[in-house]
Amino acid sequence: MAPSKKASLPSSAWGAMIICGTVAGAGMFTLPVVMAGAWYSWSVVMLVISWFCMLLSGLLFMKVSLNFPLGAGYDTLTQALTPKWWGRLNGLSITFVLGILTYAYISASGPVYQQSLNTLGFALNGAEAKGLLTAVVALVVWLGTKGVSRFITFCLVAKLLLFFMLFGGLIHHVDLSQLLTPRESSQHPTAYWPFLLAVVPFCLASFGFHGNITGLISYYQGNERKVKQALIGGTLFALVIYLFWLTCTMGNIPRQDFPEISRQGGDIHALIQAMHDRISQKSLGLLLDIFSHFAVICSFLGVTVGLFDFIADKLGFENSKAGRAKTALITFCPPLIASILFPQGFLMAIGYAGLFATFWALFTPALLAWNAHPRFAQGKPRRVSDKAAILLVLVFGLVNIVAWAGSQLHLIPLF
Ligand SMILES: N[C@@H](Cc1ccccc1)C(=O)O
Repeated sequence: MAPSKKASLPSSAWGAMIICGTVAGAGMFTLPVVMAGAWYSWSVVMLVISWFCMLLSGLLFMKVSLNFPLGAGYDTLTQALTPKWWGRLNGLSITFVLGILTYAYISASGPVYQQSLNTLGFALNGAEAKGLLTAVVALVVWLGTKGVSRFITFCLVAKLLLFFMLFGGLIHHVDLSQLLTPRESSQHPTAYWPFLLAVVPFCLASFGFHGNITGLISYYQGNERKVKQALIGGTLFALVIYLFWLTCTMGNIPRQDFPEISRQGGDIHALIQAMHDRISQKSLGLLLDIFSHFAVICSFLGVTVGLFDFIADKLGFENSKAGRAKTALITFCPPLIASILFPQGFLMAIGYAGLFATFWALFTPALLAWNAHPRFAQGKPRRVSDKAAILLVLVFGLVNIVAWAGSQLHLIPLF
């Protein structure tokens, strides 16, 4: 970026970082656990398909929103281009997904923080650790946008640096033959593909970022090329991180150990504990712990800022100190209480987030793109590629709903 040019926009690498920060969060920790049945090769295929469809829907949303004034978000677009009831459902699904993700972040990271604090000599129980963590995040969000974005950038840089340090260490331990053909114990099934469908909602949640597109467009002042580059770059970077992550975890933990991790709640703590048992190097274990802290806090902040703004906007709370405190209470208290009462719901919550995100992250962008054409294309015919993109996004959304319902009704096998 040339500082001398007054009107020059930030590099698309910054935008890519912001997107990658929201994309690669707690969802990532569910992937190895839910993918153990389908195992490595099938899961890689599914990840690439999910990445492509979620990116496509993001690009559809971006294209539509470029026809509106800067800062126009989901609410404005759905009001302008879809029936009223659709806009309401869309708002509900956004609130639900962001709320349940907040619950998932608190539930998943609470035990990790508790253990770290206990090691440092602070004797806190699970509920106290969760309360403390939530209070700190709530304080940062309450302080306002500037504080949050600085803190997110710091966490993001720390997260990426730690990930690559960790990856460099873990990759030496990866057992390649286990990745491609795991040694099966007699009680575990040897077929992989039947388990594939069950992973779709988790892949979808892991590639969710759609609440950040509006912010990105304002950041680049409506420059389509830059926003596009940032979306492609950020999601692609997250895909690479996920592939590394899957290689490190599945290459270190045997397939038959995963059902036990899942039984312990399938959360970050259980997964990291299983890795600890396999890695003798102490420094690597410490790195893994620190990395998990930063990975979650980054998405935790990104998602709760979205929920906070959404609640303030809907309930009309002022942007004063007292108004923000009220919004913060409504944003953080229900997920915190739910997480203390039902601590084991991490995996289930990410699954629900995947299901409900189908609505606003896939169906709404497809519908907006379809309805925007007659309004903004000035009589030009629809391009075949646009039609194909809309169709693909819709089909992926439907597959996700079938997959989720199938696994809830036990119609598709679970590992
Ligand atoms: N992708 C995020 C979750 C998310 C879903 C939908 C929207 C925003 C965020 C994660 O992995 O934690």
